[in-house]
Amino acid sequence: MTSHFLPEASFVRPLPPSAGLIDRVIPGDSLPMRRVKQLIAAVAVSEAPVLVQGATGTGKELAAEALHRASGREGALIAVNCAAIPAELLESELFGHEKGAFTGADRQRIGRIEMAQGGTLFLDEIGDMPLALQAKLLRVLESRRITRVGGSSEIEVDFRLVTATHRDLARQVAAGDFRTDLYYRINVFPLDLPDLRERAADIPLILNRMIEDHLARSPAADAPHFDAGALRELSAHDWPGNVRELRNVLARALVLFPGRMVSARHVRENLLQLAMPDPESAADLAPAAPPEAQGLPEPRQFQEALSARADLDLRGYLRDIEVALIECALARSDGSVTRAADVLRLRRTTLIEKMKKFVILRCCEV
Ligand SMILES: Nc1ncnc2c1ncn2[C@@H]1O[C@H](COP(=O)(O)OP(=O)(O)OP(=O)(O)O)[C@@H](O)[C@H]1O
Repeated sequence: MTSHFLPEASFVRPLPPSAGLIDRVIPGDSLPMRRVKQLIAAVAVSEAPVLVQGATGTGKELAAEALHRASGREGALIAVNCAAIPAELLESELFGHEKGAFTGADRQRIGRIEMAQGGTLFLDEIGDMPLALQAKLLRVLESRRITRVGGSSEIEVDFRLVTATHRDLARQVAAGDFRTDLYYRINVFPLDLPDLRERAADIPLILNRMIEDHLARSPAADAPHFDAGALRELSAHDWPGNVRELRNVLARALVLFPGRMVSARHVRENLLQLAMPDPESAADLAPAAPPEAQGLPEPRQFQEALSARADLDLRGYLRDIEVALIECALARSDGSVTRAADVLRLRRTTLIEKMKKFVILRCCEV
């Protein structure tokens, strides 16, 4: 695994024992993320409500999961996205309801707050909660009791509250869209997640983790390999969609470059923007400067180069060589598939099939 040592990191205190657990949930070793993880470890064991703030896709839900796991609370982590549930349904979703409480309530239903008993209630997009419900939530936080919709008895509840928003809650308070008293109740411990561009050093680690997760789910999958240039290109990107955008980039790479080496150009042309070249159209194949004529390595030279290696992914390696040679032949042929096929002594249709299979692009770095 690549190490991303940052000299400033030495100013950060060592992480407590829950750090390993938090690391498993949130990959990232950059200074801003180490600070975030330190805060999570410190606050997790307390009862303090935590307000996670950060732009969309920065991993607020992941932070809530890390907080819950590190808290050691035995109950479940129950997440509710206040923006995704229509306002009129949100109350019964949170508080539950008794049979006959309203039309369609044909049986009693336990709400999410009760489900979080002994665990953590994660209210995502709390800034989208209607004002009337904000008042009810405030009462629950003060009394630690709830009443199901249509019910008369109070039920004691014990949960840890974690909230999140991508909005500026202080501004919402000033505009009268969010209750001041609730704001102070939930904002006991603010946790600000940095944008991905501020922790670009974490990108290789995050990508690795995402690829590992993917391979764990689909062991037969062929993962792409990002070379150093590709990682540099990813680090230089602005990432307006943060880690969610990075996840999308990887999803594209899994489709376009299975088992292949991904270069800086692939990142620029095919991953950060989705350009699918038409391998049959010579016009789509921009001419590239022909490479210097040079001999190919003899099989003996491969033997020497590989003798010191413990193992080798033969299929992946041969595929990379095949792709490199096809790209090179195309460049030498000014993008003409017919001429490139001649150079490679392949049938034109065979070459086109290979270009489709490997998503070979219109120009190459030779
Ligand atoms: N550090 C990370 N490592 C790996 N994956 C991550 C990381 N942070 C976020 N993700 C992934 O990115 C996606 C977005 O994360 P999450 O849903 O937690 O973001 P969010 O800040 O809650 O977004 P939104 O505000 O849009 O709800 C998820 O698929 C999540 O698993």
